[in-house]
Amino acid sequence: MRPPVAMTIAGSDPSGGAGIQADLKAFSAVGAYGCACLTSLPSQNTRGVRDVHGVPSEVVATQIESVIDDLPVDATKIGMLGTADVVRTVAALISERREHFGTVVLDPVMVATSGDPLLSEDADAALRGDLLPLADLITPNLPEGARLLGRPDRVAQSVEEMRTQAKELLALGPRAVLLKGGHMRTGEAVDILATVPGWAPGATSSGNEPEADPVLVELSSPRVRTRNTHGTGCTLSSAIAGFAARDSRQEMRDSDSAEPRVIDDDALEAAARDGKNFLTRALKDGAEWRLSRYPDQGHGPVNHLSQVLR
Ligand SMILES: Nc1ncnc2c1ncn2[C@@H]1O[C@H](COP(=O)(O)OP(=O)(O)O)[C@@H](O)[C@H]1O
Ligand SMILES: Cc1ncc(COP(=O)(O)O)c(N)n1
Repeated sequence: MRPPVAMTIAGSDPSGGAGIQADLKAFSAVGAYGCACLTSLPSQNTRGVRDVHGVPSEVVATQIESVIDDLPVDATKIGMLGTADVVRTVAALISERREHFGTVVLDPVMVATSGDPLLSEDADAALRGDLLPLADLITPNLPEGARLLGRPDRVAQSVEEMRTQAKELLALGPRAVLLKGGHMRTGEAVDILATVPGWAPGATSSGNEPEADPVLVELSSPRVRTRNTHGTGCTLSSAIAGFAARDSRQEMRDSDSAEPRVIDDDALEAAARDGKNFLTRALKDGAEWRLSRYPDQGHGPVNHLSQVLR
């Protein structure tokens, strides 16, 4: 008997709204046991980032090894990595020991809601070339999607452009893409989920067949009117990883298998939908919070723990 296990590899937010603090709250809220490997120590709060102190890549590696040498990880969420060195180190570890990471959800964190940079620009190539093809799901926001496509000035302005860019991002090699539309001014918050039909566990992870026609699904929710959007991306990707871990664990119980497995396409889509619903509730339930002494200056967090599933 064991709980579903979800691991985050991400940076810290000492004010508790984003980063590993948000990830652990979201894992707990959706019913997964959470563990966390730290990549970076930004000094930040709801108003911005004061300073960033990186963790050496060898220390990131030994943290991850400590976890996966011991715990059966059903799903991994990757967030802020900070430097090219850390990106390459994490990618190398996942390549060597893919089966120890379960379903991999990669949130390619580049810039904070406050506008502060969280990834050095020379890390883009490693993120795109080394890490993206290893992920089951990537969850870029619109500026991150444009930067990953090598066109930072071509941020999608409409749902139609989002659909095109989601397909282009899928062609970079991840198994699925959730392109998030939180930055658009539409009445609904629309995200595009792009998947390759017919994907099966054990299939090559070195890029998708160019001739396979992607399937696009719109995940839409009413836009919540609030300034409290700090950590939405972290919370969403962790909730998805948490739901993926639950699903993998459920399948194991059904089959009596001891080891985690990567979830199938239907379960991945269900985890994305459940994660989006979870985030929308967390946004609604924290919309009126005035947590900071200066609530009108920055962006407060969502209410990660408003729904605790049992
Ligand atoms: N005001 C809002 N109301 C409802 N959903 C939102 C709102 N802002 C963002 N979202 C949703 O939050 C998630 C994170 O989106 P986004 O803000 O684009 O990413 P990031 O936090 O990485 O910048 C997406 O599912 C997006 O649709
Ligand atoms: C350590 C860390 N990771 C990620 C974010 C991005 O937060 P957001 O979800 O608001 O874009 C952040 N501010 N800090």
